[in-house]
Amino acid sequence: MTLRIGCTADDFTGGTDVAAAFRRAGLRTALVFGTPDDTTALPADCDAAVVALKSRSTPAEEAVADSLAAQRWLWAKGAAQVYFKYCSTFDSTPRGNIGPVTDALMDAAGATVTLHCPASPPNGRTVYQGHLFVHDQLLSDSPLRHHPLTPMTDPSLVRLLSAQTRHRVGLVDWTTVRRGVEAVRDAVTAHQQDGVRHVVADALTDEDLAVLGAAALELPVVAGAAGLAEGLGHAYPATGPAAAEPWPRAGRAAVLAGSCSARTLEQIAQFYAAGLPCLHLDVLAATAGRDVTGEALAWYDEQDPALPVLVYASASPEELAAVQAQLGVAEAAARVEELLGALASHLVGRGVRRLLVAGGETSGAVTTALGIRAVLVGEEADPGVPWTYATTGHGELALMLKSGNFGAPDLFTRALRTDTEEAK
Ligand SMILES: Nc1ncnc2c1ncn2[C@@H]1O[C@H](COP(=O)(O)OP(=O)(O)O)[C@@H](O)[C@H]1O
Ligand SMILES: O=C(O)[C@@H](O)C(=O)COP(=O)(O)O
Repeated sequence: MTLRIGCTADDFTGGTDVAAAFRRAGLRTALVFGTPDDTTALPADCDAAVVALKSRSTPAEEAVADSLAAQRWLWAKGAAQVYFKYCSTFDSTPRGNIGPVTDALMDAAGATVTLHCPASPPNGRTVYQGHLFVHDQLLSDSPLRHHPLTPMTDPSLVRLLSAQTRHRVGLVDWTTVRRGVEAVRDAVTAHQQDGVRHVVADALTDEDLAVLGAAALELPVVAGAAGLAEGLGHAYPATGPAAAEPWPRAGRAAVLAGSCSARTLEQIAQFYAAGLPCLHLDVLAATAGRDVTGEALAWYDEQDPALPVLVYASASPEELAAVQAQLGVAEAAARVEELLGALASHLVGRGVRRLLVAGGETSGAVTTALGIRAVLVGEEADPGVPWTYATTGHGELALMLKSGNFGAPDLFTRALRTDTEEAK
């Protein structure tokens, strides 16, 4: 079987988010971590493959080179169309990678027009008159204006994109989207004839995204967040239901958390309140030379194997600021990622078969430490948070990579329930 659609995602948890969207659309989907090469194989026959890169905050030239390599690999596997997944809050640096990467993918594909829409209605991201909203706030009024790497202070997608490309940017507004697939196609063609290369489309609901997906089916490159990917996925003729990998309910379970996002902190609090074993990693002690990894493993060995455990470095904004003041932001992050990566390898070596990882950067560190290059995407526990299935040196592993702000507060306990608990 050859691929029907390929996708390059600009970070790892964004990759799981968009892979889950393709799967929801009925496509059997694989997720590949890092820039693939000739030796990178798909884990199974698939309709869709997502290459998850780390290209959101890297220099634009690097992001372009990695994305083009991913596109070449996807084409070689048979994908006729390539979707560029970026964040539903359009996270990009002032010098921006979204414009340059989209332009490069289009140039390589010989495309003269593309459609953009970062709307993700299940997560409260909508686009109206080209303005991006996060729930009831404009992007620029939302907490994203304080993002440490990519502060978003302008809600206008047309302006944001215009600053990142030398080509013209246009809008297909919501009234047109409501008129249906033909109306959108005609509007895109009219823009193309006027010399517009990037067409931003409004979308408030999943139905709007289905219209956009159907209208974009023939475009070689399409760009946006998980919502438009699902719309596009639904536009492909069905091949039958995606394989229903069973929700993993057996095997030792652990959560490793390095995300300091508000939602992750709530999920940790809920796990703790459920009376399950939790261990906080002392980053400063590790830096001072204490064997924090050895202590954590000794603690793990004493726990009831029937219960999931949680090991976290995650900290409140005040605690985080104190650690960062002492170590510096980059050094603190590197130490935490090193600790959690090493712990992941030891825990899988000690028999963990269900591993939930909280945080985008943290997920990158853990998959790298485990040497996992590709996974098959399974059922979602929450929107954008699927189980995935990997083969490691220690056998099969069910792996869940969670973006910091994704998942309900009870995600950790719910996702790691066993068969016995489920039966109660
Ligand atoms: N206690 C801590 N002190 C300093 N940095 C930390 C601490 N805990 C986590 N971090 C760092 O914070 C960053 C969180 O980012 P990430 O894993 O991408 O989560 P999110 O998806 O919430 O953004 C990581 O680089 C992690 O190493
Ligand atoms: O589109 C989205 O919102 C997510 O898939 C995403 O990319 C979130 O970014 P992180 O919170 O940095 O993982």
